[in-house]
Amino acid sequence: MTHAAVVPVLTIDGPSGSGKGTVSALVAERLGWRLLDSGALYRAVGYAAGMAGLDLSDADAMARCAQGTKIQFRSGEAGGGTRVLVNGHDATDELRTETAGAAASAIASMPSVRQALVALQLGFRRPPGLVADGRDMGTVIFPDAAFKVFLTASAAERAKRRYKQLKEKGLSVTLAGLQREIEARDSRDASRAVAPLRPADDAVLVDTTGMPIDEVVAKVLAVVQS
Ligand SMILES: Nc1ncnc2c1ncn2[C@@H]1O[C@H](COP(=O)(O)OP(=O)(O)OP(=O)(O)O)[C@@H](O)[C@H]1O
Ligand SMILES: Nc1ccn([C@H]2C[C@H](O)[C@@H](COP(=O)(O)O)O2)c(=O)n1
Repeated sequence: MTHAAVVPVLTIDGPSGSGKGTVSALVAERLGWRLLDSGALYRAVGYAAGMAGLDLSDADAMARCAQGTKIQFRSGEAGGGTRVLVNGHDATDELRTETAGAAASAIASMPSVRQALVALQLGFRRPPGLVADGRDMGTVIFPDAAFKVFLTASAAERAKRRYKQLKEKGLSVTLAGLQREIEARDSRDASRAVAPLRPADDAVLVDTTGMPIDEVVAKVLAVVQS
């Protein structure tokens, strides 16, 4: 058994807006474990490709971009939160837009892009433990994880959450438009041939519709502590 294999992993997968990022960060903090935001990797590659003027539908170019993009997570910054540096540039805010999410979803359907990011993701598995947030954490990247959770919520609820989040940032969005984008991304992520969005057979399903964040966090911690 390798050293990495004995480091415990909690995978938290689910569709966009189900609360994976929020819950993963809180649970990682409570456990004192490391955090992998795998969606940020796909977003970063899409962003780097856009900055380089590459064609996002060119799978070879996207794979080369995934291999060549330097992605760094920097935590402990003033104001809290983790900053994401893409090729040395702080792209945190640009990465969180719906456009970046859609670009990430599109290139994430390319097997060569996914393959290029595997080693990077496995490298996050270091003591004392890892909370891994994404779409395929429990099914493909860490199939041997000791703890697996799949978060869901209705598309209407997820659109409301995103609407509130973006309105608070002063962005001009509509609830109906956001729900359409969320449903389109769900459908693309769940229907792709490689590593589709789906719960691992051994994942605990948590429907967070109408459930406050602290309750979701308590349920996820209970999975680890049980
Ligand atoms: N249980 C909840 N109740 C209410 N709001 C929530 C809940 N969980 C998350 N939120 C809010 O919903 C928004 C989206 O959450 P978050 O970014 O964690 O989702 P996500 O699954 O990581 O989405 P994505 O895959 O698009 O990154 C945030 O504003 C967050 O505060
Ligand atoms: N493990 C992952 C993580 C993310 N993706 C793709 C699909 C998502 O729509 C997109 C953005 O992810 P988010 O930041 O919203 O979690 O990236 C994936 O295919 N596999």
